Amino acid sequence: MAGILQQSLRCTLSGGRSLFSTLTRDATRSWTLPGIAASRRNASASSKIQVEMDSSTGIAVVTMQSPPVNSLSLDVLTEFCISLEKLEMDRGCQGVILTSSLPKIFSAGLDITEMYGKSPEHCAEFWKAVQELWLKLYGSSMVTVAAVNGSSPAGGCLMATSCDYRIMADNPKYGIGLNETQLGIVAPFWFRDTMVNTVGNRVAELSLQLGLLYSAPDALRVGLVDQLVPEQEVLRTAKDTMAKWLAIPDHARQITKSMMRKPTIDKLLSHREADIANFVSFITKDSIQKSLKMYLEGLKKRKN
Ligand SMILES: CCCCCCC/C=C/C(=O)SCCNC(=O)CCNC(=O)[C@H](O)C(C)(C)COP(=O)(O)OP(=O)(O)OC[C@H]1O[C@@H](n2cnc3c(N)ncnc32)[C@H](O)[C@@H]1OP(=O)(O)O
Repeated sequence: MAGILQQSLRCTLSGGRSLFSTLTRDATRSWTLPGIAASRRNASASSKIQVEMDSSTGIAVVTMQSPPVNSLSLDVLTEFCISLEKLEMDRGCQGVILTSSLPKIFSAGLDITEMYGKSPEHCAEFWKAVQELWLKLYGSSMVTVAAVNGSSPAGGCLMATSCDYRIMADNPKYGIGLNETQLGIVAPFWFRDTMVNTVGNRVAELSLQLGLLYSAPDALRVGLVDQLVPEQEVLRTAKDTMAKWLAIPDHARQITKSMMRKPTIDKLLSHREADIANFVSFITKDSIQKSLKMYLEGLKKRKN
């Protein structure tokens, strides 16, 4: 424990605020990244992540705005990562609220089309970006609150559970959970660890084996979310909650967060390459590609 604390202190005191990053902060105050990821990758120039920084409160609202379902494509992941990195390095930003601009959907999770029919190289690049976002969000030294204003399966649930606190819209039609087994795929160890750290081992095992998507009331019951409020109050409640968290002495809170999360983060950091290789070999298997194809077709059929 003493070792963890010492490491946390060094991490916190070294200037870079992320619990895993060694980045140092600069004085930039630019909050929107219109098309940065997109222009890098020569794709559409519209921004999929909107960042609104209120310098009077130190709170940034990060809004996913990637219709139709906020699926986490390589572009979205890249832009999200850059935005978080900039906020992490801004001394004026103390807390991040993560939400969605889409009615009824927080995030549909990883973009399945990035994992279906793609080359091993593409799959490796995609998975690296998924790892990177989780490391940045789970390892953020800022206070992070998820304002879950719609359904949040799989990777969407991972994003929410990577935050410090979850407020969900009180609507039984919205589902949240790690439903990977329903797609015939397996959530990796760091998805599992994030779930275990949130709801405990027994609920996590049931959730993961059965690929359970919990309705909002059930998610509250098992501790997957911390609070339910009427939909129109989700963001305001997140801001009120953030203000309470920011009233805690920041240094003590950051060290405590690091103490709780660092072992989980370190596990992925020390197995990153193996995790990528494992993902690529798994996802490119014919049987898994077949499962993804059937799942995608099922999604499309549901509409008709
Ligand atoms: C070692 C190996 C490790 C492997 C680990 C892999 C870990 C994977 C994690 C993941 O996150 S996988 C993704 C899991 N996500 C889901 O299962 C959600 C699927 N989507 C839905 O349930 C619904 O779409 C929704 C989110 C509840 C929204 O429903 P709604 O009725 O509003 O919209 P739809 O008509 O269903 O969808 C619109 C449009 O979007 C496409 N789409 C939906 N989800 C995804 C997605 N995750 N990726 C890509 N595309 C998605 C859907 O097919 C529709 O497309 P079109 O028919 O309009 O072309």
